[in-house]
Amino acid sequence: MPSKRSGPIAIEAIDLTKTYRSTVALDGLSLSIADGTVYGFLGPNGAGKTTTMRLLTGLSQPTSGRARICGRDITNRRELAPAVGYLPETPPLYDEFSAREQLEYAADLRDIPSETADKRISEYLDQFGLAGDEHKRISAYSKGMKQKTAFIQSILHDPQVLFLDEPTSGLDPRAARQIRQSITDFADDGTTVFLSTHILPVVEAVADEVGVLFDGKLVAEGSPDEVKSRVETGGESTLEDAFLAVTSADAPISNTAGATDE
Ligand SMILES: Nc1ncnc2c1ncn2[C@@H]1O[C@H](COP(=O)(O)OP(=O)(O)OP(=O)(O)O)[C@@H](O)[C@H]1O
Repeated sequence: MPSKRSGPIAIEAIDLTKTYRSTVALDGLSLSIADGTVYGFLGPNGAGKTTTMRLLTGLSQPTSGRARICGRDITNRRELAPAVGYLPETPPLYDEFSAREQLEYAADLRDIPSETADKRISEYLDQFGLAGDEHKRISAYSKGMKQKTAFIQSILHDPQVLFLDEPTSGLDPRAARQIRQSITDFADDGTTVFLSTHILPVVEAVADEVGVLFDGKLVAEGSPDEVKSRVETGGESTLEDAFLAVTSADAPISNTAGATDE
């Protein structure tokens, strides 16, 4: 059973808030996530997950509050960039490039020495079954091939913290399993993985900790078992039961967030 990790903090957020005109997209989020944790970040559509990931990767600035990734302030993008990898829901790929060109371009932007980049690109293309298609234009790729290319792009610089938004979207079962395995392998090597997905079995399979966001607020947090145990179903509850319970309109927010059984 995955357990809560301790040790150096990879992701620390204090009262992080983001407002768009009259919309409060994120409302006082505080997080403390230890190195090497796989953190499953859940929440209904519009809860503020993408907003959170854009803030924590320095792509957007908070309205108030602060956060650090491996001790680096999120408002200092130059310092932050080498430490983080981000796979957004709609990955930035150039249709006219091949996968290899795309990855070489990304490596260049990250200042990865070309010999190291060539070696890593070849290994990852091979590992994810793209080697035979590496010179085809991305415009001719399937959704899954694009997703795999974007995933490699997010890990190419060996980030300390990896933010993944629906990484298994569009993947066949074999490829999805490969990504899940990569996530646990990265965490075993000390990488922290912040994983946002609506696919709850993926979270149950890989997450050490789970946070549930609802209306911009963290309404539940703990190990998957801890979060599940807060729901009374009369039988064994699932993460889906817990998710539905804590994200219903009449859920008692203060009873769940940050509570522990310790
Ligand atoms: N650029 C923006 N301008 C205005 N409002 C925005 C902007 N980005 C997000 N929002 C609003 O902020 C709220 C949170 O959106 P966000 O995209 O973070 O949710 P999400 O949890 O990622 O949702 P989903 O699961 O559907 O991807 C929503 O109400 C959304 O409409």
